[in-house]
Amino acid sequence: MTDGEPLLKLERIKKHFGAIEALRGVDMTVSRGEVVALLGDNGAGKSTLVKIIAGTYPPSSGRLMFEGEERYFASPKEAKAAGIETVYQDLSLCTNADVVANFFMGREITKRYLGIPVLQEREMEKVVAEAMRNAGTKIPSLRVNVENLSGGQRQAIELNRFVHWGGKLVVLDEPFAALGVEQTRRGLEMIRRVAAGGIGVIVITHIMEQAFQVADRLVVIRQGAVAGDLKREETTPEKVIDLITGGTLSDAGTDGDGGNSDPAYQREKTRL
Ligand SMILES: Nc1ncnc2c1ncn2[C@@H]1O[C@H](COP(=O)(O)OP(=O)(O)OP(=O)(O)O)[C@@H](O)[C@H]1O
Repeated sequence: MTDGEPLLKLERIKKHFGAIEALRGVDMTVSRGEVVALLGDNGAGKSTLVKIIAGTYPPSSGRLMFEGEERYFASPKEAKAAGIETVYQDLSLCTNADVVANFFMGREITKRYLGIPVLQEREMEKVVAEAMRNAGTKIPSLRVNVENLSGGQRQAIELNRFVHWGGKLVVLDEPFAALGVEQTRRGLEMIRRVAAGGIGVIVITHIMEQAFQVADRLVVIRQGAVAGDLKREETTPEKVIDLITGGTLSDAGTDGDGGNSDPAYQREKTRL
């Protein structure tokens, strides 16, 4: 990978589900250290796009370049091996295991005694404690089962685990849907910190305010195509809503919606 080359580059990605054309030729990039917010109305194609990036679905056509090379991920496992992972709150942690066990899941440190592998619990605990400390994450005990932790803490564990094991691009799907105000604030901070370490981040969110707080760039998907790809400092929530709803808000200024009654617009407006 050469300097200035995006970490991820999608070229003309299409996806059909039978007769449904979920993606109609998407071009998109994510650079190292960049946070890209992916926005769009329900059914626009956001989930389909990130599932292609993370190896859940193959694209029907188009190219996926990762670190300068054309790649094809046949499964999430293959994408993960390349350094791409989706963090779904709750879904990828084992709730009846403790923080240390979750952090090491499948990568445990063992030593052989009389030919039998024995878990090196203290050593593993030290590694996790250090990773949490470096990330500024406070968990009361690393030996508590994950089911007893808050949504924000679980998310922090997942992100720290991703960073620790050399992740390069992380996809966060509605990361704050179930979080309170304070946890969301910490989550947004954590995303910025993860990106500052050189990781590429894609955040799917319906909440415009969060997109503007955390993202360097906002990509709007509408009806399976990119309707806008905008630097945060060069756009406004009103313009982004306009793109989400298909330019039906051409009179949407900062001081009003011009009486727009489009349900999609009204829905987005209430999220601001
Ligand atoms: N497995 C599937 N089989 C058939 N159609 C699908 C499948 N997955 C998605 N679609 C269709 O593709 C289109 C895009 O859906 P997608 O879930 O990617 O949208 P989205 O932007 O993530 O929406 P939401 O915000 O509601 O999650 C929709 O028309 C959806 O019904």
